[in-house]
Amino acid sequence: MSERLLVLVRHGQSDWNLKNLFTGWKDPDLTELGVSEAKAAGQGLKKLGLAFDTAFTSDLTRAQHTLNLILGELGQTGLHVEKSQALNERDYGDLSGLNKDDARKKWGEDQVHLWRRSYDVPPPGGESLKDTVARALPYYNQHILPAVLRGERVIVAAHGNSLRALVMVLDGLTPETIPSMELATGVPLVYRLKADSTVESKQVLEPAKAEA
Ligand SMILES: O=C(O)[C@@H](CO)OP(=O)(O)O
Repeated sequence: MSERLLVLVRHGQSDWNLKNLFTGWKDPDLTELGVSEAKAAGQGLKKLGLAFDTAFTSDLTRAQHTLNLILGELGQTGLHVEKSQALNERDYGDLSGLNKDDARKKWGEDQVHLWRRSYDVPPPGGESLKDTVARALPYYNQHILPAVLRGERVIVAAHGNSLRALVMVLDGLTPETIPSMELATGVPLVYRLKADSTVESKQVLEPAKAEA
């Protein structure tokens, strides 16, 4: 029987996460901490005895770098990787590059929280989570899910909000419950799916210290 393995992992800490800047489609790389988070994720997956047949990531450096580091830990650097803009972070529009605390001072906590975590309130000039679902979910349904259902062991390295879009569907969250769902950097979510594409099991892989 196929194990129908799907691992979702948010990139490790980026330079702009560290600087507390809205990032969206901007393209900073990982910090040193982000690199060690990604390596620790790979080591955690290896400890579980997992390996992959297919990998997906976004068009952005921080997710691709995270995936490469994970595959390096698994000894799978030659794995074919599908990159798509559909898995990019939500576009933060005019907020991109602004400091999140400065934005709270300017527009207020509540407004900034709505932009960051509500389902359908887009930041000015950018995408809401609903908009992100509208481009990430079709990609999932057309490319990622068929691979999982064919029996390929799949890893997806992407972003806080593009993965929240997928987790919303997998976990059956609603516009009311999604705002409190946060994804930590570099923490793999290990799903096993049923043949009907619903979730059989989900394991959140606790962070382990990276070995040098
Ligand atoms: O800035 C971003 O692109 C994202 C992820 O880091 O931030 P937020 O937590 O506000 O969705």
